[in-house]
Amino acid sequence: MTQNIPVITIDGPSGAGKGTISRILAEKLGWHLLDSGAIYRVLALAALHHDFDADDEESLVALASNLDVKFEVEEEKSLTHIILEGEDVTMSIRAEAVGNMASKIAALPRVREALLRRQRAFKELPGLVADGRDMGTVVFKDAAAKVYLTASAEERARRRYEQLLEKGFTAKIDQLIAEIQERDERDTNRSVAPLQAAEGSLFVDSTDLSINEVVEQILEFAHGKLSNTEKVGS
Ligand SMILES: Nc1ncnc2c1ncn2[C@@H]1O[C@H](COP(=O)(O)OP(=O)(O)O)[C@@H](O)[C@H]1O
Ligand SMILES: Nc1ccn([C@@H]2O[C@H](COP(=O)(O)OP(=O)(O)O)[C@@H](O)[C@H]2O)c(=O)n1
Repeated sequence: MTQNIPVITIDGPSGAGKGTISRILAEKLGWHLLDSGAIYRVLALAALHHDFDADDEESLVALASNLDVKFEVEEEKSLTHIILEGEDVTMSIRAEAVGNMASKIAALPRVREALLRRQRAFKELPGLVADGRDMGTVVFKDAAAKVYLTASAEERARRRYEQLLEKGFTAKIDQLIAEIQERDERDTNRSVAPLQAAEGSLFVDSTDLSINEVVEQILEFAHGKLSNTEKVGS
């Protein structure tokens, strides 16, 4: 008999706070964390290194199937190092150019297919918090608790702006708003695994909420969903 491994999925658009909230939830619960966007970003960075075009599906599928990427968790600092072909790319994959390339190649059905198994391998005991665009709709369809996290485009651009400056990148707010809207459009309208709220998901608009308020709402929801089978940490 396969053991029931609980999964909480957090899907939503860029800058909604998925990564931040998922990390806090995983820490509080002592569960594993899947940052699926990081996998698309690593693939995008590798594609940029190889000079592949964003529509060269053949080459990108081959690259995705053989992607040499490792996630190394630094326990004490609760930081995950992302290693691509032996090189630490934790910071460089966060550049907006890499995010934009990721969004383009993520629209290719066979690229998504090639990354499915790699993502599902993160589902391990005692549980998984999975952050992305299609975690609740495609990758972990049977997840016990599904969340759709969003915020206004302006607020998401503002958050991204501050985050980029903090990481030492330069950014322009107007350009970020335009890029976020373009990325929303592409992620929402692609033919395969478009960004949408999974059936039965908790809808959270974090525009006027603090990080703590978002975490509390989701924990309460997850607790209700999982209480019959699992004890969710407090
Ligand atoms: N209420 C909030 N919920 C989540 N993140 C927030 C909130 N307010 C501000 N932030 C900040 O927004 C930034 C973007 O969050 P991030 O987790 O990278 O988003 P995503 O993974 O959805 O792109 C982070 O620096 C985070 O600290
Ligand atoms: N599960 C996922 C995760 C990311 N992606 C794509 O990868 C891009 C980068 O993902 P990300 O989560 O790192 O992006 P941000 O929300 O941090 O900007 C997104 O714009 C999506 O197009 C996806 O298609 N499916």
